[in-house]
Amino acid sequence: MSCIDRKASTSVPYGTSSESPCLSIESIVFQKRLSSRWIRNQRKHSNRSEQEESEELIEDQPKQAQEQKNDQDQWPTPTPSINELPVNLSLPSRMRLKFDKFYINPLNKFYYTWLSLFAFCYLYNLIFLIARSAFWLLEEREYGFVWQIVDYFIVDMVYLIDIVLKFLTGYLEDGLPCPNKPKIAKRYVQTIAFKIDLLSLVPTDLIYLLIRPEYRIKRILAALRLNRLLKISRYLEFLNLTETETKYPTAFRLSNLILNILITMHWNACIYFTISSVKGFGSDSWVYPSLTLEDLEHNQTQVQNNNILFTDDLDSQYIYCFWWSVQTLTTIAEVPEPTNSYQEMFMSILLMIGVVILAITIGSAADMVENANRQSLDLQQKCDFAKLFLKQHKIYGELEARIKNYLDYLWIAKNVDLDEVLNVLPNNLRKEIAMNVHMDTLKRVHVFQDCEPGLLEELVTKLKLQIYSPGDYVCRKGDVGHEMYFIKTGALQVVSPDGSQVYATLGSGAAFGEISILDIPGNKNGNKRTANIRSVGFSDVFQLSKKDLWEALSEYPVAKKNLIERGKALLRKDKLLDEEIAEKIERRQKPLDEQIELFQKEKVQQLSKKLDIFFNSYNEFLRECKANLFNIEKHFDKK
Ligand SMILES: Nc1nc2c(ncn2[C@@H]2O[C@@H]3COP(=O)(O)O[C@H]3[C@H]2O)c(=O)[nH]1
Repeated sequence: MSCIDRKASTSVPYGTSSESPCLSIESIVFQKRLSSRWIRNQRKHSNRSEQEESEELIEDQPKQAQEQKNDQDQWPTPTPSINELPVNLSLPSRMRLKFDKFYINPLNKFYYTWLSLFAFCYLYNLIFLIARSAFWLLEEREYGFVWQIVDYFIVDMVYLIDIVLKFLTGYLEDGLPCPNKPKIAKRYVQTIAFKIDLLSLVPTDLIYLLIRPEYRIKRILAALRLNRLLKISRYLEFLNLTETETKYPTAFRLSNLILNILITMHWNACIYFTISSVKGFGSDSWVYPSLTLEDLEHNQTQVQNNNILFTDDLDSQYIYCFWWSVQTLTTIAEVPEPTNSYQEMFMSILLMIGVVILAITIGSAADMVENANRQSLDLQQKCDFAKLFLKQHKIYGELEARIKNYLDYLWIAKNVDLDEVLNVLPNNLRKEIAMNVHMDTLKRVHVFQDCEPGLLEELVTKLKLQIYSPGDYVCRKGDVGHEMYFIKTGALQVVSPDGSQVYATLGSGAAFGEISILDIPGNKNGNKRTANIRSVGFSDVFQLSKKDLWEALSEYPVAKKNLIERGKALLRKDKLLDEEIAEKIERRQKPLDEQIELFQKEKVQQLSKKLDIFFNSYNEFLRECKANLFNIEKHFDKK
């Protein structure tokens, strides 16, 4: 008989069954907010009539949506101000508070924004310094002075401010934020990064002034600034952080790989052009060619430079060099034969780099594809998965930031066994995720609306989402029940065994499947399903196992009673409840002192009944005696 069609359904587990040992302040505030909602909710629903109660089964979705909207209107969710937070904050909250006051928190948004600005400047240096050193036409353009303005007033300023900010950027000491400014400064000064930061800011441009004016070529100025590229570690830090921040890590990695390859090719093109200019354009078949006489006739923009007749414009120069660079580095086309041993050496190195680039590109691309498919192998994959999860379930704002912070921390620490993805998050965060994702649905479940608020928090981490396709049977009459269900979205029908008759339609927020798992006293069907439930279209249904439900209900007797009463009402309606047995079993299930009290009450009732009967018959007897006596007296009086 049992033919629950589970093949088409997908199981997505969320949350955890374990209790959170300590909740962060955010979660405490969240729970408080939740409790107050529930108190209001209880008041709101306490006036509901019996009839409304029985109408629960046939759900009216638009009405529900309206109710939900009203709820949202009624209860805006304010975020607690920092002053409201008590002393026993969670570590991340404390860190944020302490850092925010006087220091830059490496986990907050400002730090990342600053890193982005720095990375932008670094990329500018990486691309344009070498290009300006090689292609002098770039430096000697009409608005060539703009380069110097950007160099000195923007890029160098950013480099300088970055050093200042590093003196204010906090770090964790023994897992706690270090509040000691001199200590932070001392620590930074002692690092190699500090020396590199200083070296990268040495004004090597001043050497230009030492060159005799007649030998001063502007492109040397750009070449002298190449020490700005020493600060690569900061740029890499930005890339690492972006990788953990972004919602599309795979796309980011791919674009970063492409950018790196392009930059390598760009540098190669610049070096090729520099070598060609030193060797003399067109001096052999390998170097950058000079123009033919025919070309010269057509070209008006001739520039005399270093006694070499050179006639191409900047675009043609760069495009040819880049094309040459792509050819050599990708080794996919024929490249000009080197004509001397220096060129052979250069070409050998280039070809080797080309092979490495090719291997890295193919390897990385394969890795990325593999990573995207196997999300559970290492931290990187797990972080990706966690982010995907946040995005899919629209978890934004503070909770999202906290989870990302946590993942960032893991990323920095890099010493964690990354076997479990969301399991990597602490219980309270997982619980909050589950609440964030499932709470709305649970709050709409009518059977729980008058229950203790804590029950939902207990249940929320134990739900598993099942997706049913149109026509799928969630359960069939006669099957043994192992779990109950809450409808998240979609509609399900209570149908006759052959599916031809529809008895009721259950909509979003309805619960079902509780009868067979609650051991309802007097249930003639025992632990077997009492109805067939079929999905109308696609339905998202939360599944709660019998064990988890019983564990939760053990702490919440009111909810248990509600569920049992609801089940009994359905059983009574279907004539599947044996009232006598139900009463007997219920009595037996009561605690001993209650049973004794009940027994005593019953005995007293029985005795008082007997006493009543006795007194009644005694009174009757007395009345008869009196009547007889009266008659006898009357008789004797007459005589
Ligand atoms: N018996 C019965 N069950 C119903 C009805 N409407 C919804 N249900 C649900 O259908 C479920 C089928 O599995 P269970 O018997 O465990 O619990 C049942 C009820 O929760 C109804 O009218 N009668």
